[in-house]
Amino acid sequence: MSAIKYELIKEDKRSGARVGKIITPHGEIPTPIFMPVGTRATVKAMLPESLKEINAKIILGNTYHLYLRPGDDIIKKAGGLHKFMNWDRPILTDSGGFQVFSLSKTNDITEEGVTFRSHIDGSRHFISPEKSMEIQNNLGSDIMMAFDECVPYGADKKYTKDSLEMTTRWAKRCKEAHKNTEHQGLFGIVQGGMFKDLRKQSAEQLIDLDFPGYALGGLSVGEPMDMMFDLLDYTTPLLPKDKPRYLMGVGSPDALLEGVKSGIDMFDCVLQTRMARNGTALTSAGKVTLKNAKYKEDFTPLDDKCDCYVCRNYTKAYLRHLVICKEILSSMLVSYHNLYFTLKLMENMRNAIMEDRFLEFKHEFEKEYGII
Ligand SMILES: O=c1[nH]cnc2c(CCNCC3CCCCC3)c3[nH]c(NCc4cccs4)nc3cc12
Ligand SMILES: [Zn+2]
Repeated sequence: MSAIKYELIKEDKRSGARVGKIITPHGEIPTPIFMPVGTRATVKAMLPESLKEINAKIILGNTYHLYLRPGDDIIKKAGGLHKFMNWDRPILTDSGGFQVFSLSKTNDITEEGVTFRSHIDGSRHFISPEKSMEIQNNLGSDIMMAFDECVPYGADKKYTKDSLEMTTRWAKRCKEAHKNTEHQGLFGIVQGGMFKDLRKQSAEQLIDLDFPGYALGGLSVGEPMDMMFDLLDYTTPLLPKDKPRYLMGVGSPDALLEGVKSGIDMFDCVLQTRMARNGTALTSAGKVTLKNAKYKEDFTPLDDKCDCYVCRNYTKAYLRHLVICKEILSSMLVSYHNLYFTLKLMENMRNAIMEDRFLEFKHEFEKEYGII
């Protein structure tokens, strides 16, 4: 019995959009869903209670960071990541691979695994598919990601093909090393770079390994947006309809709308919280850069169409003041709103799909947001 089950509830007749739910040991997740990113066992500047207030259903944990600090062994002794961080809803952990490539200085990739130096103290470490499974098993996440190589944008076809074939071999090793299958589900990650035939090959090889869910990797890595959307439109329908699809590292409101239209169920992105700490808010009328002097005496809410705690109690002038003074509260309030805004967008998309008006909703949102 797999720990993760997906139920397809409704398919849009005019696009790939769909509503479903993912059933996990720590609760159910309505899809399409956005997953706030919790890097070091915290969604930055957010209390778990605030995350529940804004209806966050699942958050991400970061295997690379938690392995280095405090150590997955300590988190295991604490009773797992849920207990350690006081979060009793579902958690998805990444494999650690992506961070090794994007954060650590030197990394040497071999069939066996990746040798790298910690970005914290320069100490040498080695992560393999088996080691990634051991760490994620210690963290106790509901959904684990296979150890993959995210092919850099611009890699040539031969490198991309060799890499996807190694990612498939690594996925097989992950599946074989994965214990605790009753309580933790393991998702495979489709690679193949910017090449449709390689995307097909990667998808087919991973489907043969029969995972309870599939991620699309190697996207949102610097390629033009329309190239990502084209690859999305091509690759997503290749994946099984009865399993969740997770588009990694995406994204901004416009990308979320396109991803849902292609049939993606799960998203994660650091933008919402990273922009917040930099004083930029997402609103229905587009981005608001609070440092702008025009908000100095603007006593209106961040977003007059948002009913969140922040928009009901604070003005742009006040939030700008906090951002200018680098007050801690600015990160808390703008993160709260940005996550609420994004989770509310997903809920509005789910309702629109249920009422057969998804494309109309998408068009309206894009017009108001200033995308079209
Ligand atoms: O092929 C991939 N394999 C594995 N992970 C990928 C990720 C990381 C997704 N967020 C993980 C989170 C885990 C918990 C902590 C935070 C990250 C990607 N992120 C992006 N784009 C956004 C990007 C972000 C930074 C550079 S590109 N493309 C990605 C492609 C892959
Ligand atoms: Zn708000």
